[in-house]
Amino acid sequence: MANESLENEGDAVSRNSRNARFTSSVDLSTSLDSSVQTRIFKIIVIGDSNVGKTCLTFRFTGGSFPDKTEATIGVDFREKAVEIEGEKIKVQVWDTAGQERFRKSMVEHYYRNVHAVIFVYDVTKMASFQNLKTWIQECNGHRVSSTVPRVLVGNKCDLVSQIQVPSNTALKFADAHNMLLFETSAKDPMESQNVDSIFMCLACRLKAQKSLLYRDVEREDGRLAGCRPTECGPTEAQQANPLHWARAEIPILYLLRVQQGVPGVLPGHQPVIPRHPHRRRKLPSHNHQQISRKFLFILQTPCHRPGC
Ligand SMILES: Nc1nc2c(ncn2[C@@H]2O[C@H](COP(=O)(O)OP(=O)(O)OP(=O)(O)O)[C@@H](O)[C@H]2O)c(=O)[nH]1
Repeated sequence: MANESLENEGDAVSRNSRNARFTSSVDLSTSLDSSVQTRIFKIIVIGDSNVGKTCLTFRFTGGSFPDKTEATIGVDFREKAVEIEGEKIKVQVWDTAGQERFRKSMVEHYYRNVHAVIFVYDVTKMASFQNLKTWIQECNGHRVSSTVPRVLVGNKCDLVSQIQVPSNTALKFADAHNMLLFETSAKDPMESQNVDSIFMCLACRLKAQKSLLYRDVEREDGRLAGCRPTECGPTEAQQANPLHWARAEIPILYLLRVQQGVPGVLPGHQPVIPRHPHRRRKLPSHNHQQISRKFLFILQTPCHRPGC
């Protein structure tokens, strides 16, 4: 059934000839069938035209900054396989058109069966930040469930002298909308790990969600299901406040705080990275690695959720 609906979507959206890399055989496998080899998560990237949605998705899936981009017409698909705790997951990124004339017939398709949403603004254009409200309204208007994770991305941080949207303003907005904030640059190669972490954060979150489903089904079956620590989903309290996502995302929050120069302290952990200069002064690469190692370490630590 899932395959069928995606094939229909594929027919509709492949009208965008430029860069369309969609294959109808792709399996949108959110099903619980254990025979399915690779699960695919659909992530849409939304925001004003010219904020850098294409470049961000290109950076994540292709590992580079495109020499030249044109306005997206309809949608472009890009895919990347990632491995999280031994499971291969395909992240299918829908790079949507920012210009109204290129998107109006497509909007329904963007939001159908979406697993996560990335809202992008340009840190050098206040208007693109102010327009986020409209994008969020559009998303809500398409009945995207509040459980679908959303993140906010401020792009073009390499243009330091032109920044119009202060980090604090963006952070307040993100908090008010229960979103994580990432400020980054698709252009700056030093920021590439940060771009990856946006998508990896969502992939971790989605993986955790699906694992929760497995566990619930087992419980309904009458079998008392133990769950591996890293498969735990959010507690009720965490669900009530998406900022306190499943534990897999705690490191990302930590990473973000560190990038923003706030001393990062995880519950139950000593701060390992000292207060850092403001993120716009580039993090030295060894710190990136240090953060990534911490990220992996936390993912592997035992779960303290009661009853787990
Ligand atoms: N300096 C800088 N320029 C960027 C960055 N990301 C994108 N750009 C430039 O911004 C322009 C628009 O980038 P796109 O990725 O095509 O923007 P988009 O949001 O996909 O635009 P639409 O397809 O019209 O919705 C291009 O000229 C890019 O080179 C960045 O991080 N830094």
